Amino acid sequence: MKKTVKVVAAIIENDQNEILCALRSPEMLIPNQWEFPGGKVEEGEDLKTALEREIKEELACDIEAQEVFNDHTHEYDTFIIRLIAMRADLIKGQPEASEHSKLIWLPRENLNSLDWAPADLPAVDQLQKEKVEL
Ligand SMILES: Nc1nc2c([nH]c(=O)n2[C@H]2C[C@H](O)[C@@H](COP(=O)(O)OP(=O)(O)OP(=O)(O)O)O2)c(=O)[nH]1
Repeated sequence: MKKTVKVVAAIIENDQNEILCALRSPEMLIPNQWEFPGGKVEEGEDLKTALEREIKEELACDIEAQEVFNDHTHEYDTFIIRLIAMRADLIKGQPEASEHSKLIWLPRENLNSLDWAPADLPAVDQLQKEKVEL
């Protein structure tokens, strides 16, 4: 039976209504594909704590996790992922890539120009359909 992993990922928006996108490095699982930064929820950990911890570890900045934006389960060849995308506000510092190959801020209408990890596509679609509040 395939293992299911529970992963939280951050939808972080800047003042120009751009969304933070992260490119997985060649060394990571699901290499060279774009994702929303985050990682696995540990046993007994709540979603908000997990996301704030992962972003601090990976991007060396502080966020405050907000509500769940999209919750989607996707079956890869070797495992099943439950990807929970949460909105998050940057509260201290600026994201800096350490494990990722690249970080970029993209307007939501351009999000589909990237090669996303398949599990992320529903969240990407939902973001593209969303109206920007100016
Ligand atoms: N973080 C994140 N992972 C994603 C996304 N989409 C997607 O399929 N994944 C997959 C890739 C990985 O197999 C898994 C999360 O792994 P990870 O490497 O980011 O998590 P982690 O830091 O907790 O991993 P680890 O070093 O403890 O193994 O979920 C996404 O948008 N964000």
